[in-house]
Amino acid sequence: MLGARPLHASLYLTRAFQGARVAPIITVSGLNKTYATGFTALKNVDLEIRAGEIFALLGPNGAGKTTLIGIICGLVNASRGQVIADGHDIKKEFRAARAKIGLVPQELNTDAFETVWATVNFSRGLFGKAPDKAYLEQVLKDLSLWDKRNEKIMALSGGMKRRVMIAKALSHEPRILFLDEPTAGVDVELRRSMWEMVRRLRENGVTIVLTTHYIEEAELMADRIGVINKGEIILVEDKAALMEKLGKKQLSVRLQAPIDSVPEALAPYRLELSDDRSELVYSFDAQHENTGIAGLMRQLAASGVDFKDLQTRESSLEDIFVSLVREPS
Ligand SMILES: Nc1ncnc2c1ncn2[C@@H]1O[C@H](COP(=O)(O)OP(=O)(O)OP(=O)(O)O)[C@@H](O)[C@H]1O
Repeated sequence: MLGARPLHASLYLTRAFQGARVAPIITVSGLNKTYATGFTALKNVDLEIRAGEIFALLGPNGAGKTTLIGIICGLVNASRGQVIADGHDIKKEFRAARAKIGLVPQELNTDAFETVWATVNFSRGLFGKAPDKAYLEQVLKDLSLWDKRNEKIMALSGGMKRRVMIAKALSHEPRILFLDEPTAGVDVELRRSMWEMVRRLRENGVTIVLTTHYIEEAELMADRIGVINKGEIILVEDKAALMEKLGKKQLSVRLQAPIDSVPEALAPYRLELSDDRSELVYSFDAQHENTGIAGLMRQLAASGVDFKDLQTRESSLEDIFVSLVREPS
């Protein structure tokens, strides 16, 4: 677990800095990527990542998430456009820009025969950083890997290997950490501890960008959410605002006895009758002053429809996501 103690002065920003509305730490403008196959994976992507936030990039398979991260991290060349990371152009000032970024890729890419300590120490050296035993010790302690520092990577469990990948990505004190599907194929317990760890990193001033297929993960973790589909960013929004804006509520009315059809007088409410004919479902906009519920209740009584239970349900981020990326029929 990451402790409350800041890891390193130069890595972790002060809380005061975090709270302020600061300039974006990453600015992506007009990014296009056409692979050698002729396939266009990114189309005019503009995106700003704010310092100190957890940004979740959501999108279906093949949407372009990994391509986008690859370009921001300088691993993939853009066909057109620009990426500025903490003031540095990723193309023109690659080393300076890359030094600000830590990347935890989808696949484990460590040398199985190396020890944990050698792996993170070597990785720090690759970025031209002077050795700093105290810093790396703190990183390993925070990731509960200190006891394993002398173990070879191949002797570690899958979850520990993933944590080594994070330690490696943090070894050069980046200000921005990219996590590409951090919890794919990870069990529930480890997923929870990863979430906890990501939150602590953010508390300590690291900006986090994560891609995920688990919408629940974005719903729980993110400050802001970006949705990418077929190479285009179709939405970037504060999570709370997104759920408020696009979220609908549903009222389920459990009936005393099944009915054959929805009475004519209830037509304006566009109710759905369940397959077992014992439930009516009313969808409404919770933000609207007049939800129509009071009128519906009166009309149900007037139509002689008795009910025994009422239940409301808010749409989840998953409902919103599915509606955003659904193919128009
Ligand atoms: N090297 C490449 N050459 C040609 N096409 C590629 C290459 N890399 C990726 N693509 C294509 O670009 C598209 C975007 O791929 P990308 O890996 O960025 O998507 P993704 O959103 O990360 O998907 P996933 O969620 O499945 O990881 C896909 O259609 C993919 O087949």
